[in-house]
Amino acid sequence: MPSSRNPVDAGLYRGVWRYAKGTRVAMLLSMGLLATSQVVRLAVPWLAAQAIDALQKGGPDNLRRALAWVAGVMAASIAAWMLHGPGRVLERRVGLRVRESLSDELYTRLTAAPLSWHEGHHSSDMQQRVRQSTLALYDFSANQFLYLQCIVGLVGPLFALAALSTGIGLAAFVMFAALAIASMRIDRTLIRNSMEELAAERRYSAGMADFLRHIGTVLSLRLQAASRRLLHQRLQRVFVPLARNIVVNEAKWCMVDLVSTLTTWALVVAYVFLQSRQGAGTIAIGAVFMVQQYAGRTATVATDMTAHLQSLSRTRADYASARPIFDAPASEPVAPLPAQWQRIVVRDIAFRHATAAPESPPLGLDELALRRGERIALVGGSGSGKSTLMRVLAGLYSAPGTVVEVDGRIQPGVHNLAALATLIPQEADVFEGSVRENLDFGTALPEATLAAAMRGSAFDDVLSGLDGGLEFAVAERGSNLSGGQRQRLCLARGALAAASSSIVFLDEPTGALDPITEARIHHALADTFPSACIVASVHRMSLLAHFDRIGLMDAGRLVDIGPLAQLRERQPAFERLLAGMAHDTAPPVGDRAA
Ligand SMILES: Nc1ncnc2c1ncn2[C@@H]1O[C@H](COP(=O)(O)OP(=O)(O)OP(=O)(O)O)[C@@H](O)[C@H]1O
Repeated sequence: MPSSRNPVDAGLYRGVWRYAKGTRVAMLLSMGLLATSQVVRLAVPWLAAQAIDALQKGGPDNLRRALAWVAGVMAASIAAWMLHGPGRVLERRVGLRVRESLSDELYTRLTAAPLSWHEGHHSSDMQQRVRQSTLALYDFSANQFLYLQCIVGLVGPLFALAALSTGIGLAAFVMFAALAIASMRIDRTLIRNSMEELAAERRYSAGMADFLRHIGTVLSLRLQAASRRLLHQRLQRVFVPLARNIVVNEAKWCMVDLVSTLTTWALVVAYVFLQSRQGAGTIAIGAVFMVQQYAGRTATVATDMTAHLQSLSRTRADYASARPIFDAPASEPVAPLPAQWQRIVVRDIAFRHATAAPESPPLGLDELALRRGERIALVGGSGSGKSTLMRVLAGLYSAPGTVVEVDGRIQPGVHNLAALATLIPQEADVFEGSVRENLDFGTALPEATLAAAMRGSAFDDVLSGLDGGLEFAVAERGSNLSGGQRQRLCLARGALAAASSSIVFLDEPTGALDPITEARIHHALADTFPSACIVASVHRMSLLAHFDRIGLMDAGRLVDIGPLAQLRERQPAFERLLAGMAHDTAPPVGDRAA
């Protein structure tokens, strides 16, 4: 799904527009209300100046007039709030919508990216990027009033000053423009440091998330002090750019404050000086008040603007942290294969992990034939390539040179068996939530379907001992279940996911179970998928009796494949492997032994 242009490059406003889809009218309406509110607010110094002038003139008539102008000040303030309040409510709603749709798009892209991409991108780093970018666009979208306030608040007083005196208006424009340009230049340094800080921060948080996620390992290996040391070093790297920014920032604000105060009073003095030079006689206090108010407001807005520009740069950097997610490649679309197949031959697999050491051998497969209803076990030493082969076949890793032949016909453009296959992984990843949620993800599957899947994975035994049954609350990472119970829950979920598959890859999903339960599960799975082809990575010799053929893997290649007895005769390496596994004495179940 990669787009030719990364959405973060299109800028914040385009981003807001894109993700505000469905609330764009509300967005425009809120901007209109907020801008009008600011324009109304601009009239306040002028109305106040009229009141002061009337008071300065004295007399009961002027007092009444002054009171009327004060009422006008109140009316303008109330009207401004009546526009501002609803504008802000709408604006924040739009912000929520923007955050929701950006989060959704980023999650969709993350889950569409291939497994090999995820292996090169730390999950916690990606989480942080999603958080930073979605919060940034939310903040930007929900706080548009700040920018509108700045624009109206800067342009309006400048016009008002120019109406009083063209020279004063021009001078104010030049001085405040110079101030804004100077602070923007300083912002560039600040933003460079911020980017560095953000990257260091993500690394620190990823480390913290890793240690907490694997707290059992930290505690049992007594890694508390060592992990703290590592986190401390990472946090120190956050402080280096941060410390630089603190100094630059303070210097900037000192400059902005002094120059703004100086400019405001220079304009007031210049106005009074010009008026007296032009022989204006008594200078109205109201007019001086107005110059001070408008000049002061311009100074405040110019100062605010530098603050907003600074936070805007940070917002841009945060939003841009989603760049790698938008750049992530999408997995290949699943190419269809005939559902009623009887024999599939896969050949010419050549695959190398993106992060593999150059000297490590690539995974290769000359030919593997699968038959409907057949049980194949893959055996081989640790790291011989069993998981990798199954992942390539299931389409989780891309090997574009692979040829797939179904019932004698080569399938053009098809390089894996994803359309027919489900891989039940090695990792027993359970999610925080009820057992039911872990199985059906809120899709309300019929009880009978759940029961069949639990029977097929021997999880039914576990469930009967859990308080609340299907509603039992599974803790984070399944810490309130044993390793074997977690595996059975994952197997039940896998069985549900594979319900419509005619090829099931089992990547050693029973490794944490005792030999008798493991054998029982393999038997039950065979019953659950009677007409599917099951390919399983197996480490326990007793289990081989359940399989029709055994594939021997070594150094990333399928060395040989055949019935157990034949393989024992042909392959001394297989004999040695069996001898190594000989201490495993579970009795075989079933009668599929070759
Ligand atoms: N994500 C990865 N990136 C780089 N190399 C990998 C990756 N996954 C596996 N490898 C390497 O590929 C080779 C095959 O690994 P694989 O996990 O397929 O072996 P296996 O036979 O399933 O091992 P085990 O029985 O221990 O699970 C090994 O050398 C391994 O180090």
